[in-house]
Amino acid sequence: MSLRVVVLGAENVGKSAVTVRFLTRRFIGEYNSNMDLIYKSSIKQEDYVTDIEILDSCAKKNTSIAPGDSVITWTDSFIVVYDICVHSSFEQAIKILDIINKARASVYCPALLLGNKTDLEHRRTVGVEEGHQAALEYNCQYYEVSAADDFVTISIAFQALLRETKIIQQNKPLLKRRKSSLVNVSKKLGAMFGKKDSEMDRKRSTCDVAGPKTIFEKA
Ligand SMILES: Nc1nc2c(ncn2[C@@H]2O[C@H](COP(=O)(O)OP(=O)(O)OP(=O)(O)O)[C@@H](O)[C@H]2O)c(=O)[nH]1
Repeated sequence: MSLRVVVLGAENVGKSAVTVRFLTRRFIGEYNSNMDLIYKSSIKQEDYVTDIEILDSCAKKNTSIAPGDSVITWTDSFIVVYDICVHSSFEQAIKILDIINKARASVYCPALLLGNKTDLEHRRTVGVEEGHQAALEYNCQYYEVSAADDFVTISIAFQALLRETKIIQQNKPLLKRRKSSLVNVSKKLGAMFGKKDSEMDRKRSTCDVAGPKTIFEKA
């Protein structure tokens, strides 16, 4: 059984950058991908090898940055990324955490709030205390990182989330894991983010054709 994580957040906050940094230790400046990608890998924790699947959602392609019902059903945990230089991306992160909190009222899922781009400190508009406050309010882990400059903190943050996810999974062995396709975005969540139903319907049909693609597999 692999642990599943979905990475969410506004456009250009660095979702792909932090994911690839964690998996490969490298920072790749530009990503051309216009689709959701699933990275499969395995990590060593406390002498055990754990398989992981990370869904890197693409904000440019998706009708809503909020997780759809099917993503919530698929994943075991959430990473919500914002850019410390763009306050609106923090506000969007809060909305996502709010949706996650409501969704996990019935089935608890660990979550991690990541403030990215700390190398651009001179352009910061989101205070560290704002991040801490949100983490307290939404009961999630919180780190500030720089995908560009720093592998270590990103690794610590991902590992902490994966450790918590594993403990949660081990403690609910009788709960059947729910699996489904990854493409549906609910009208309700779309409405919360200001999308009209008709627009959602049109875009959803596009999403249904092209589901997420697995691009990286490491045994
Ligand atoms: N300075 C700096 N730039 C970063 C950092 N992380 C990502 N970037 C840049 O931010 C831009 C967006 O990064 P992506 O990883 O593509 O962001 P994303 O959130 O996956 O983007 P979407 O495709 O919109 O979902 C790119 O130009 C990256 O080089 C960082 O830590 N510091």
